[in-house]
Order: sequence, then structure tokens, then C-alpha cells
Amino acid sequence: MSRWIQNGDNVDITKERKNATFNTERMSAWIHGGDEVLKRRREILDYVKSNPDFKDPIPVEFLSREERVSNGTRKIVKMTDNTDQIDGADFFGEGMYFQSLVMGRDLHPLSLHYIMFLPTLQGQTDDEQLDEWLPKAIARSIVGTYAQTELGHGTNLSKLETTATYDPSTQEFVLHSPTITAAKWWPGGLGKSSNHAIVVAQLYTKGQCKGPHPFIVQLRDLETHKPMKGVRLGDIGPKLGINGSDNGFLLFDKYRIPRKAMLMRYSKVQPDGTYIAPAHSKLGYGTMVFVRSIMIKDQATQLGAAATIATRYSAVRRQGEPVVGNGEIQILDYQTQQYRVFPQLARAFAFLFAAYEIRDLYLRLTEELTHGNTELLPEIHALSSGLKSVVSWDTAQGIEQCRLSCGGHGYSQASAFPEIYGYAVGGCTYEGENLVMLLQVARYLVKAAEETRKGTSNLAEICGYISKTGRRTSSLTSIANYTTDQIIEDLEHVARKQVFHAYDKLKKAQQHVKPEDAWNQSSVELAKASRWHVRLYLVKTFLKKVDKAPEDLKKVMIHVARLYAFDIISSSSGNFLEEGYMRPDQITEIKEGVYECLAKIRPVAVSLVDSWDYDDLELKSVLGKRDGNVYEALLQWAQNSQLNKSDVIPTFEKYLGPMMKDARSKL
Ligand SMILES: CCC/C=C/C(=O)SCCNC(=O)CCNC(=O)[C@H](O)C(C)(C)COP(=O)([O-])OP(=O)([O-])OC[C@H]1O[C@@H](n2cnc3c(N)ncnc32)[C@H](O)[C@@H]1OP(=O)([O-])[O-]
Ligand SMILES: Cc1cc2nc3c(=O)[nH]c(=O)nc-3n(C[C@H](O)[C@H](O)[C@H](O)COP(=O)(O)OP(=O)(O)OC[C@H]3O[C@@H](n4cnc5c(N)ncnc54)[C@H](O)[C@@H]3O)c2cc1C
Repeated sequence: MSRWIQNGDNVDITKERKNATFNTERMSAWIHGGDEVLKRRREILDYVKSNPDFKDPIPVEFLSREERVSNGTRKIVKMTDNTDQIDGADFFGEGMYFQSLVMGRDLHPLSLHYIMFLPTLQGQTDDEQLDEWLPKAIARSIVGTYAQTELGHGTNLSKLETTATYDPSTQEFVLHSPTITAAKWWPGGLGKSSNHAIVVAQLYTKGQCKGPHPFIVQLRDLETHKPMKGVRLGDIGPKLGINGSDNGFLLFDKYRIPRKAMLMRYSKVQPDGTYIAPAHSKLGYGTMVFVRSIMIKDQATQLGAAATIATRYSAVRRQGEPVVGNGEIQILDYQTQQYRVFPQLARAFAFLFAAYEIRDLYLRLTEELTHGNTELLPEIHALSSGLKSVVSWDTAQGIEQCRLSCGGHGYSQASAFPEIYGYAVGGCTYEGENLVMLLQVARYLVKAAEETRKGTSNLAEICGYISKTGRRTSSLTSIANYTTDQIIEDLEHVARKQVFHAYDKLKKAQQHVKPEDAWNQSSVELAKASRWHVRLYLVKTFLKKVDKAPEDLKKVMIHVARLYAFDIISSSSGNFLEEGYMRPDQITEIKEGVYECLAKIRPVAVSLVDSWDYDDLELKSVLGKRDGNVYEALLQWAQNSQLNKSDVIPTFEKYLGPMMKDARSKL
């Protein structure tokens, strides 16, 4: 019997699980990377469940901001006391899973320590600096963050205002915030918790500005935790989500740090102030590329969680009686419900598989960089920026669709949707605002288009489609015979067309206006080209992964992968109809393909979401509970409300009581 079925479960959800046409365990192993990975997940889960230190006193939604920060700090210290429970080298797998089980989505004051401070030390220090700082950071004798964004500038790093001016007489840098807008603003854990930070500042030496560079800076006294003299910092207040994190502000007043505080793996300042430039001018942006690469999996996991909650709830929720007298039906049986939820599940799969690819590519880059080879950098910068933008946007929209699909209960924080949304949607902004990052991808695509037009093209595989001579019309005959190659060919056509459309628009504009104006006037079309480029990559990666799946799993997953592709085509049918590439009847065929996929997925939907292997501890959602007993759980959840501590609250005595009494006396 499936491990998901237990006595006392809701009958509808049990019936759904009995309908599974595949082995959920095998599917879970395939999704997560093999039996061994699945086994390790279960061991980590058991460990977390057995440790009382990791429990929240009540659901975090009922805690105040101070209590959230305090609870998060308590748990992260306990969690990092116990890192021997996981393979520390596998942050992408075991590390992220352990953290999501223990910490949830409220984040915590050490998140930047692990996601950016440590990786920056690993990626940007010279050997001597690495020996000095890394052991301290790993041991947690210091806690750090990544302070780059300022009140006035987040995207445009070249205009950051914090200065680091080298003084050869003392061999120190002087850190200074010359204006209010130079205040660092946003860094996680900066407000009250970190005592160190990687500070990105404009480097001045010998009277010249050398652009933004990273420095390691002590912000607080190691014993008293008071801010150092010349350092002013604090919390920036509550946010849309992640309120367990003390995101902070920081200002410097001519604060001196030693020369060796500049991270010197790539750029250097010698004692006399001579500047040595890096092999590639963007190597200092390495940590951002790293985070953009790994956040794809996190986003996929959040969307997968939202789809799991919506699917399970839709299986137990009964509403509407199409045949009067036959009883109400499960809302999962409505085609409109399936159309709303299943594409989100399909997207979550697509994003997860792309996350594995970009992780592998990033590992290759790291390896190449150790040999001084920076060739892969532009490709990874473009791919990670593009994936980050498309995935975080679709994830945010998808979570909202899942929330809406759960009716009124979706609006309650008991559903977890507000937390999931608040947590995930930050990804549209941090690590580079999405539109800006799409425009970075566009720079890469414009070069590929230019090479193709010149006939000199020797493009990287990822944009090889740009130089292909494609068909003039789609070869689709019927949806049943629509092969993976044909689907890819059709998407390639639209992506290529948009790339050249944007490129031609840019080139034409360049003949009449200044280059920057031409870019601006073409930027909407350029961003569209980037989106198509990324969607094509996602579809290809997904279909190819499914093509290689074991036969029993492929039989199911093919419908999920095709749903992902068909949904993209049918919701942008205008692009495919342009210039007669597709005929209206072909689009109708693809729409029918969407409905067929929904119908194929319907009977196994609950088992498909079970295969993602979320435990209730990770979902933290009353609506998405494994056992499907949502109504009892909702009533129980509400008991945590502070307002329920007494039957009559003071507000009544103060305001409502006198108001009604007064009104009664006048009647
Ligand atoms: C838990 C959450 C934690 C969150 C933390 C944070 O948010 S931390 C804060 C996160 N903050 C952000 O994410 C800030 C977002 N902003 C940025 O990253 C940059 O300011 C920028 C990329 C938008 C522009 O940068 P710019 O003005 O310096 O450059 P430019 O436009 O003039 O282009 C020049 C050339 O460089 C190329 N190139 C650029 N980057 C890279 C790279 N990494 N690698 C390789 N190449 C790169 C670019 O493609 C172009 O190539 P081309 O075409 O000439 O061959
Ligand atoms: C939850 C969260 C956590 C964060 N954590 C950290 C952290 O730990 N450390 C840190 O340093 N920072 C952090 N940040 C800051 C984050 O990296 C920045 O907010 C982000 O880079 C965007 O910068 P900005 O806010 O200045 O927006 P802006 O750059 O001002 O962008 C505003 C708008 O202008 C548009 N725009 C800007 N430039 C262009 C352009 N060239 N072309 C077209 N449109 C443009 C954007 O698309 C956007 O719509 C965090 C932010 C959030 C939300």
C-alpha cells in the first residue's frame, strides 16, 4: 500500500491515491535524483521530526515580528549546531531540504550568512584571506551578510555611492556613505544579527575610481555586539514576507578597514595603491550568478508546494451538484479547476528539471574558473538571469492561481499561500530585478542575431536555434502525432522570430537615434525575445528529461510535459498564427491537446503531487495536509488566535460596548 495512505484519512483523498497508475516512490526517486537521495530525504525528515528544538511554539503566523526573529534565531542556531546530520557539501540538495524543514519560509537572521557571505568568501578571496575568514565563518564565530544594494541604487551597480578610498600612508581603506541614498538597504540579517558584512563599495585609489568591489567589514564589536564607531545600522521594518529576517540598513562615517579587507582573488590593490584589474571585469559579480543559479530550485519547490496544496484540497473539497440528488462533486472534477491548477504543477516540474541543469552548468563554471578560464561566464550569466526572471514570475503568478483555486480558505494564512507568495515573490526583485535581468539576456541574444546575420555564426548550443533555417509553416498534423521534435521546432520558430524582430527594431532605431535611445525604444520587444528564449529552454529541458524517463513514469509524465508546452503555445497563439506559421485549426488542435492532458492527469493528480514528497512539516498548510482532514484542522488552527484567549476582548469594553449601549439608550 502507498506510504501516503493511512487509517483515518479523508475518504476522497484515499480513493484518489488508490487510483494511482504508477508507483509513487519510484516517481519520487526519479524527481529527486535517485533512490539514495530519497532515502537521505527521509532520514533528514525523521531527524528533524524527532528533535523538539526545531518545533515552533505555535504557527509563526500568530507570532509578532520580534517573536518571529527570536524564534528563527533560536532554530537556526540549533539547526547549524546539527549540520553533521547532512552532507555539508550538498547545499543544493540536503542543505536546502534541511533548512526548509526546520526554518520554513519566514527566513532567519543567518540566511545571507549561508547564501551569500560564505560563497563570497569562497569565491572572491585570495588564499591568505580564505585561510583567515572561512574557518571563522564556517564555525559561526562571526556572522555575515552581503551589503550591496543602497537606498538610491539596486540595479545600477556602477552608480553605487558608498566609497572605499585607499590611504597608502596607513594601508587602509576609508569606507564612507557620502549621502543618505548611499545607505545600504535590504541586506538580510544586517539589522540586528550580523557582526560582519561583505560591503560592495566604489574603490578609489591614486585618485581614480575603479568601480564597485567587495570588502569584508566588521560592523559590530565581537563581545558587546554594539555597532563599531563610524558604523550606523538597524532593521528596515516589516516586509511583504520573510519577516523572520532582520533585513537592515547601514551607513559609514569615514570608517577605516585594513587593505587586506578588500577581497583580492581577482582584483588587487598593492600597498602603494597600484590597482591590478581582474581577468574578466564581471568576476566580482560571481556570488550573484551563484544565487541566481540556485534560486531556481527554491522557486520550483515553492510552486510545487502551492500546486500540492491546491490539488489535495481540490480532491477533498466538494462543491456543486451537477446532477441534482447525486451529491456534490469534488472540485477537482471541474475542468476549469484542472485548467487552473495542473499547469502550475507542470511548471513546477519544468522549473525543477531546469534547476538541475543550471546547477550542473554552474559547477562546470566553478571548475573552469579554477583554471582561469572565464569562457562560460557570459553564457551562464545569460541563462541564470533569464531563468531567474521567467521562473520567479511564473512561480508568483502560479501561486496566486493556486490560492484562488482554493476559494475563501485560500485567503486564510492557514492555507500557507500568503507565506509562500510573500517568500517566493521576493525572487522577482532580489538578485536583479526581473526585467533588468531579461535585458541582460537580450544583450546575449542580440550578439547571436548579429553573428547569424553576418553569416559568421558559431553559436553556443543554447542559442543554436537562432542561426537555423526553420520551416515556413508548422508540420503539426494532429495532436496525437505531434512529436517532441515538432513541438520544439515550433517553439524555436517563434523564439527565433522574436529575437530577429527585436534585433531588427534595434538596428533600425540605431540608424535614427542614439544607441541608448534605440535600446530603450526596443526594450519591450527585447525582453519578449528573452522570455521566448528561456521558455524554449524550459520546454526542451522538460521534454528531454521525460523522454529519458523509465517507461512506467514516462507514460504519465509525458502528459505533464506536453501540458506545459501546449499551455505556452495556446496562451500565446497570436505569435504562432503570425504570417501563417500555424493555421487556426492547428491552434484548435493544441487547445484540444491541453484538455486531453488535463483529463489524463486528473486521475493521478494526487499521486503526482504526493511524488514531490512534501511532508506536512514542509508544506505548513492546513489545506494541503496529507490526510485531507482539512475542516477539523482549520478549526484547530484558529484556536491559536490571540483574540481567542478570552471570550470578551478589551476592545469591546472600550469601544463597541459603549457604542451599542449608547445607541440602545437612544432607541
Ligand atoms: C535571499 C535573498 C538574497 C538577496 C540578495 C540580493 O539581492 S544581493 C543584491 C543583488 N543585486 C543585483 O542582482 C543587482 C543587479 N544588477 C546587476 O547585476 C548589474 O548592475 C547589471 C548586470 C544589471 C549591469 O551591470 P553593469 O552595468 O556592470 O554591466 P552592463 O549592463 O554595462 O554590461 C556589461 C557587460 O557585462 C556583462 N555582465 C553583467 N553582469 C555579468 C555577470 N554577472 N557575469 C558575466 N557578465 C556579466 C553584461 O552582459 C555585458 O556584456 P556585453 O553585452 O557587454 O558583452
Ligand atoms: C526580499 C529582498 C531581499 C533582498 N536582500 C538583499 C541583500 O541581502 N543584499 C543586498 O545587497 N540587496 C538585497 N536586496 C535588494 C535587491 O537586490 C534589489 O532590490 C534589486 O537588485 C533591485 O534594485 P532596486 O530595488 O534598487 O530597484 P531599481 O533598480 O530601482 O528598479 C526599479 C524599477 O526600475 C526598473 N529599472 C531599473 N533599471 C532599469 C534598466 N536599466 N532598464 C529597464 N528598467 C530598469 C526595474 O525593472 C524596476 O521595475 C533584497 C531585496 C528584496 C526584495
